[in-house]
Amino acid sequence: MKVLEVNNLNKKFGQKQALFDVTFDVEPGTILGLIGPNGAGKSTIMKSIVGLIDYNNGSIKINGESLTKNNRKGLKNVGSMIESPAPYLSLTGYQNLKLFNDGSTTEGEIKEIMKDTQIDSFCNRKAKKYSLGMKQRLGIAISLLNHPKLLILDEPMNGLDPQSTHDLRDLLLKLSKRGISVLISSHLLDELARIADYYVVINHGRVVKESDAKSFLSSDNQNIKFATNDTEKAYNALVQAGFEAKINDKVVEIKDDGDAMNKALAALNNAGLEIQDVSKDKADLEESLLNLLTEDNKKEETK
Ligand SMILES: Nc1ncnc2c1ncn2[C@@H]1O[C@H](COP(=O)(O)OP(=O)(O)OP(=O)(O)O)[C@@H](O)[C@H]1O
Repeated sequence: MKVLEVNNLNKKFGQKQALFDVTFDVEPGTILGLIGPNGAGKSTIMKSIVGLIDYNNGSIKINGESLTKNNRKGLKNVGSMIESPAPYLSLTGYQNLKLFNDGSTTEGEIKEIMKDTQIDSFCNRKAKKYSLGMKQRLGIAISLLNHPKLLILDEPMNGLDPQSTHDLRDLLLKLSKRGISVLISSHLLDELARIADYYVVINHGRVVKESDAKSFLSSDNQNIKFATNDTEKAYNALVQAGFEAKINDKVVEIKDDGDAMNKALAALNNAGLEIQDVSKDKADLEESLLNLLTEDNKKEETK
């Protein structure tokens, strides 16, 4: 059974429609990265799933259980940290954990959560003395209480130093191996790329792409790079051959559309250029996302 099913979700804030027929699902034990520019609708989706806001149309099912105004049962399977974590500041980290425990988490499990999120060294201090990163880690610890099947984390890496970011990444991978699913948004796309199994890309409140991580970064997003004895001439030859070329540090780059290599090599050879090096590099997540958003925004403009 899918742990989360979002179907044709629509949300309006007053006259403004923030979500249009958003549909996607999450399989058990997988990490789904929700990505898109500021204001795209990521937080609105997450808030709808955890019942923080009511949606207008569509449906949300958590572990097969419909989430409606009158039925919140599915939420017992969800741990979340949306926007900023909200621990009680006048309580210690440990007291917060005890408070948010619905009784199903044993003392031993709380200790394990504190260890996993590395809050044990400061969990007896009041949360008001915590840095943003410490609060963030406490927020994640709270989300792990009560045996969630699905974690919903909105920008959980905000405020974390590189070591804590690395540790959080390892923790999420460990949890997903244990069968826990994660729906995560982050502006740190490099970090996300290391853990996500799937991506859902949101732009202007719509899903513009849903893809497994491997094919999202697949060949049509790959760059081919040519180093030659005359960069300018190589650039002109490739542009004339119909490529959208760009010069990057004395190397000319084109996108691989499948048969670009042969066509480009022929163009460079015909121009009498000496090819010193050819390499293909995988576009990173950030570049793939930017390309996708540029295409989608162009489509919007021509509508
Ligand atoms: N409470 C609200 N009242 C009115 N409009 C809202 C409200 N919350 C969000 N919006 C609008 O809905 C749209 C989606 O916002 P949302 O916060 O979901 O985007 P986001 O993708 O999470 O962006 P960011 O990456 O900046 O957090 C935006 O246009 C935003 O201005």
